[in-house]
Amino acid sequence: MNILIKNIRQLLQVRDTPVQKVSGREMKNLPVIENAYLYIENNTIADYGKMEDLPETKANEIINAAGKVVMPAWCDSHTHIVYAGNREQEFVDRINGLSYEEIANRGGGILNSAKKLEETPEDDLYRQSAKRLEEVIAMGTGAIEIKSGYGLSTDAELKMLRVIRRLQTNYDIPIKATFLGAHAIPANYRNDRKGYIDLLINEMIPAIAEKGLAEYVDVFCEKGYFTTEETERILEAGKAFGLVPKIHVNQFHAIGGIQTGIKHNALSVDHLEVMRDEDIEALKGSKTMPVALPSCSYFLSIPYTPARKMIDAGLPLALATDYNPGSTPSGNMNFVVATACIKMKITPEEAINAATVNGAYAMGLSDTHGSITRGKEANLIITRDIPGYAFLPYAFGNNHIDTVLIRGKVVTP
Ligand SMILES: N=CN[C@@H](CCC(=O)O)C(=O)O
Ligand SMILES: [Zn+2]
Repeated sequence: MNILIKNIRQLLQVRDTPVQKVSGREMKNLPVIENAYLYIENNTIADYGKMEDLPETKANEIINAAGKVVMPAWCDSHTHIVYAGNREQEFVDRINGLSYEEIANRGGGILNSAKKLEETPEDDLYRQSAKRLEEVIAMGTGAIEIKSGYGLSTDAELKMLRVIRRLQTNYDIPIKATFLGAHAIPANYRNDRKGYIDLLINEMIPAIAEKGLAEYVDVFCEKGYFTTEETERILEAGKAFGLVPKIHVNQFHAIGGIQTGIKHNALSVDHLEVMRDEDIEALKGSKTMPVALPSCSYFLSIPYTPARKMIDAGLPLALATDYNPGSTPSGNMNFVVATACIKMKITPEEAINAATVNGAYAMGLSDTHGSITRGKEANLIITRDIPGYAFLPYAFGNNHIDTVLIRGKVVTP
């Protein structure tokens, strides 16, 4: 199937020469073609340019995008969408004054989700997760990472990762699987944290690697969860089995997790709500992508990642949802981009770069996704009629998406 999209008001993120990521001042540059066409051959972007240069094509279908913006689909590099049920009650408890930490200390939080997941049959877990995946695709997500971490036993972690594998098989968007067995110490190991870490290292990681169920290894490096020393042990074990680190750090406390991640060549360090100057310094010149999760800050009323300061210091930045039942029950990348502009004071150009090309980098997908480049997969958003791309974060909370294409196929009604 060949599709011609014509009369595009603005074609965004056009990179003839693909870039791996954009950093610092480069993030202000969002390459745009006004009054453009885009030609898709089979699943990939074959050609694009200005309407006045439109060549003859063999299109089977023509989409008239007059007044609309066309751009690469969002690249959401941090989610936990495989989970069972919800944590509505904790939401109400927080409104009534309990903190996220207090709820976790009472056996709520991650352990609450682990209990629900254990009780949920695998097919049911798959159905719940597939529904979330379809919802986020309809909101413009065209590449996604999904973590385990609500299992906290070998069987339940494998169950989560098998669900991710089924999603990979049944859906056309790239899905990257991350093993997050080190999300919390489960209740049955409360008095034996070393025992749980040994289980992660000696049983879970080898089993997962043997079945090829994950590409990345993650740890929640945070006070009350895993120390930097424990994080190092787990990352080393994962690396020995070919898993690449991608870790949760600096959500509530800065305990040196960023330095640990960089030392182990983490592909990304995610959350970063609490950043010291030395953490920003450590990231300079590294290959590790800092990832901000503004919907989490919004939902938990915790600080926002100091994105402005980080970009001004020359760092790259990616934006992701963190979609999960506890800290961010939302997978809407449009809201993430708007919130980053509004609360973190980054420009629409910076936010769109962070949510496309840099998000792709944080999933190892820079060569195939995240920009309008010949040969890349045609995972695209076509907006409704809007005055220009800055309208997307400006008119926040409204749905501006008309059509989503995945591998050149229209997936929205
Ligand atoms: N911070 C750690 N993990 C998730 C939240 C987990 C939960 O509350 O279920 C996060 O990224 O925000
Ligand atoms: Zn997370």
